[in-house]
Parts: sequence; structure tokens; C-alpha cells
Amino acid sequence: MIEFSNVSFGYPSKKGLARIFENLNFTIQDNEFFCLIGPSGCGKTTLLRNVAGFEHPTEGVILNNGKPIEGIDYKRAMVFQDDAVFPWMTVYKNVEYGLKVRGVPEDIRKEKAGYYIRLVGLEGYENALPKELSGGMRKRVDLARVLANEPDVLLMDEPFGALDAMTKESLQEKLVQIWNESKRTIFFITHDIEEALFLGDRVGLLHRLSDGGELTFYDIPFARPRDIYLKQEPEFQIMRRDLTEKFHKCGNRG
Ligand SMILES: Nc1ncnc2c1ncn2[C@@H]1O[C@H](COP(=O)(O)OP(=O)(O)OP(=O)(O)O)[C@@H](O)[C@H]1O
Repeated sequence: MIEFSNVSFGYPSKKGLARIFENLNFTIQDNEFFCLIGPSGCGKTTLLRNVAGFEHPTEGVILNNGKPIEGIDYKRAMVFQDDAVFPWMTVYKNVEYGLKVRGVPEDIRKEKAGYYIRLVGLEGYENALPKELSGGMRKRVDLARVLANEPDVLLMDEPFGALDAMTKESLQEKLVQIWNESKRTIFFITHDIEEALFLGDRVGLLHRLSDGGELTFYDIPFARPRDIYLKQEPEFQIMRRDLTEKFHKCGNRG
């Protein structure tokens, strides 16, 4: 469980603190798929970086299972828009890398890397180099790389933002399938309301501080397992329209 208690953050600037968000109070439950949306610059990435332990609240505290987050930890893994695979390593070497760094014995590395490569659908590509793969396949390597460390919390910052629409949909489906099979907490940032509604249990809409800085929540009622055809259902479309309206009202100036 991740608890935000009176969390405020500002970046140091010449004029003092450049405040980004203030007094956030909310909880992300264990195994929840939480999606955060909000206008550009409202502080989504900054909030995620605070959970990762790259930044620290200027006031308040973020607790992970009751303990303040004080620094980075492989149990809270980040996935970025640009994949973080090593171009000179094969798929297999990339996926086992984190385990190797932590001194996990070779037989366990082999078993786990093999499992996660299969899970993301890259069986047969173990010896391929990233440059031989498509963007979507590299993203799968990136996912397997992170999952192999078996993090409790996945922190995903627009991970599919740079992919074409078809590849993005297939990865969204893959991610919900993986999440269904081995539940873990996911904190997912996106600009794409449809993506948030398809993936999440709950969506948070963060307003810019200059527009009030509120964080409002919407439960997503769609049953699981979900497949991509959900997006065509009338209930989905209604919720998408409603949330899009709220998104624009909260000062989205692009
Ligand atoms: N390292 C930094 N130092 C100072 N200011 C920063 C730093 N990183 C981000 N900011 C500022 O903090 C604000 C919030 O940035 P952040 O990237 O968290 O927003 P965001 O909601 O993720 O935006 P986007 O949707 O465009 O990615 C912006 O005004 C940005 O310019």
C-alpha cells in the first residue's frame, strides 16, 4: 500500500521553491492498477519520481507498506516512454541483467529470464539484439527486464506513448493480461484517457496548482478480464466522453 500524507513538492529555483503540487492525501492499494492523468506540466512525472525515491516531498511523507520512501529500490521499478534496454546486449542478457547485478545465481536467472521472455511473447528472440527488433518488441524486452526483478510496484511513465496505435493496443492487452496473472501495484501515467480507462481500476485527475491543484478520483467499473473490444462498448464511450470533458475543464491547454 502506498500512502500519500500531506505531500507537497517544489523544485528549488532562484525565486525560492517552484511549487508543483500541494497537500496530496490518498492511498494506492496493494495490487491496484492506478492511472494518473492531467494536463501537461501538472506534475505527474514529478509525483511518480517521488514514489520511485528519485525526489523527496518538500512536505509530508509517502509511505510504502507503512515505511517512508527514502530512496530508490528495485522493488519499485520504473518504466519510461523510451525503453531502457542496453543496445549491445541480447534480449536474454537484457532481461537477466538486473538479476545478475543483484548476484542471483545463474540457474535462477535462466529460469526467471526465460519465464518473463515467454510472458511478454518474445520466445525465440532470446539471442536477438535490440536493433533487430521493432519498437513494440523492444518495449516488451523493457517490460520483461523490469518484471524479471519481480518488483512489488511498477511505476510507468507513459510507457506506450511513443508507439503506433496498433502496437500500443497490443501492449495494453499484454499488460492487463500480465497484471491479471500476477497482480502487483501499478502506478501508470498517461495522456491517453482511453488507455487509462482500459487499464485501470481507478483514474486520478491531477489539476495544475495554478488551477487549484486538486486530485480527483474516478473508479473504473468495467469487469475483468478486459479485452480491446471493451473500448467499443457504449458504457466505455460514455465514461471516456465524461472524463475527457473533465480533463479539458481542469485547464488542459495541451
Ligand atoms: N528537474 C526539474 N527542475 C525544475 N523544474 C522541473 C524539473 N522537472 C520538472 N520541472 C517542472 O515541474 C513541472 C511539472 O513537470 P512534470 O514533468 O512533473 O509534469 P507532467 O505532468 O509529467 O508533464 P507532461 O504531461 O508534459 O509530461 C513543470 O513545470 C516542469 O517544468
